[in-house]
Amino acid sequence: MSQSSPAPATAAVDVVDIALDARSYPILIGQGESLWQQAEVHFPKGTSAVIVTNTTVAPLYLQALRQRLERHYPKVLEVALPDGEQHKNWQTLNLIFDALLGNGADRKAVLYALGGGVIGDMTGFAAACYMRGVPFVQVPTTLLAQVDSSVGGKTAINHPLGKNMIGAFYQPRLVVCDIDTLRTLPTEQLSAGLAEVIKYGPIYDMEFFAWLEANVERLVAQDADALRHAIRRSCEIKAAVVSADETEAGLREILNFGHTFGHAIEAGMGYGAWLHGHAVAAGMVLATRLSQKLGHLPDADFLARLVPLLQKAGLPIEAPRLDPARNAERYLELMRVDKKTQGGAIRFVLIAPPGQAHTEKVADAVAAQLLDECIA
Ligand SMILES: NC(=O)c1ccc[n+]([C@@H]2O[C@H](COP(=O)([O-])OP(=O)(O)OC[C@H]3O[C@@H](n4cnc5c(N)ncnc54)[C@H](O)[C@@H]3O)[C@@H](O)[C@H]2O)c1
Ligand SMILES: O=C(O)C(=O)C[C@@H](O)[C@H](O)[C@H](O)COP(=O)(O)O
Ligand SMILES: [Zn+2]
Repeated sequence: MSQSSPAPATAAVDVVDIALDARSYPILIGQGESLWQQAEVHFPKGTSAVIVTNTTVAPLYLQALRQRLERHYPKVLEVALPDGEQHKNWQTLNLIFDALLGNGADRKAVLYALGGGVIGDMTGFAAACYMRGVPFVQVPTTLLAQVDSSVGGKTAINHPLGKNMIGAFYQPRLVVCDIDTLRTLPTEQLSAGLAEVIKYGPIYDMEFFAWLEANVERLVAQDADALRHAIRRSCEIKAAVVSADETEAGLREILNFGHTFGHAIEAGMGYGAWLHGHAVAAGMVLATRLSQKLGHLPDADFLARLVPLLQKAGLPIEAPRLDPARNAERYLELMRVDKKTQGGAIRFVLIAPPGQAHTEKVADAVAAQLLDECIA
């Protein structure tokens, strides 16, 4: 969706389908005219399109999207939210509702989420709630959003006491991953996206993990072919998992690998202090060590592969102290509100063997000991 130099109209578009009966939808991955011409076929009909974006993404890509949507909808509205994880909350969500109601958006309005995971999660939640549900489309512009957050229908805002605590499962009608948008992405944000890409290896596909080991330098250098392969394979894996277990009754929990620790880091450090992908990277190292501690990974081979891959991707491998005096207790406090917790018992996604994951209750004392051993 470059506003300056579009790719040729003939470039191929990859299509990954999410299969959820009447709520099935395509994920389109590509660039330039060919991508957008194919996307337009799937635009939901409506009386207006409402582009929800933020103040960083708007100057980059809003105009181009607006021009496309004007060909399809009688009215195109826009709302640019403040940028950052610290704004993923009720007040900012209300700005979307203010814009919808203030501009007379009706039940046939279609919301377009243009931005990273924060915009996608909030727009999706707003779409789920507005007039009890209006259609929405994901136009993810970060790597993290293209490989993970735009797919699968988890929508939410944060609460000071816990990450993504208020939300809904609500599927988009279409996901359009325009890889041209990644050209303007800051390096640390590209790394954050790579954390979620790397996650798919140990939970589902170690062949893909080996491909990542061989190609991480190309990914960091923003090689378009490598990025496209990583995005496509990530979406295929996420689509397979979500299609089998939309509302996380079981299998979908594997997508939470590294997140029990990671979400505690994000909330404990203050939202926005640690990028989500960075917190997940440090969390995956802890979850792998926990898998070892519990005897699921008898040798240290996998950790010896994971750590250098994360480092080459520009990701942190060490978790921060959340409290100078009672660090493990603070982690446990924050992790206890995790959505996988059952009857007060914290449940972690563990690896056994690499390429397969499961969720398991872990005694507080064991988790605390691990945190004491691993965090300086
Ligand atoms: N719903 C899900 O399944 C799911 C999955 C993973 C993560 N998430 C959520 O996603 C969020 C993280 O998403 P994120 O990493 O995309 O962060 P983000 O949305 O904060 O975007 C990162 C930064 O990049 C900027 N940006 C976006 N696109 C850009 C572009 N093309 N060029 C330049 N700058 C650009 C944004 O303005 C922001 O400053 C977290 O809130 C996390 O909880 C949700
Ligand atoms: O789609 C999922 O399911 C995931 O768990 C993907 C995660 O990467 C994502 O961060 C998700 O928002 C975490 O879910 P939560 O239910 O723990 O908030
Ligand atoms: Zn995540």
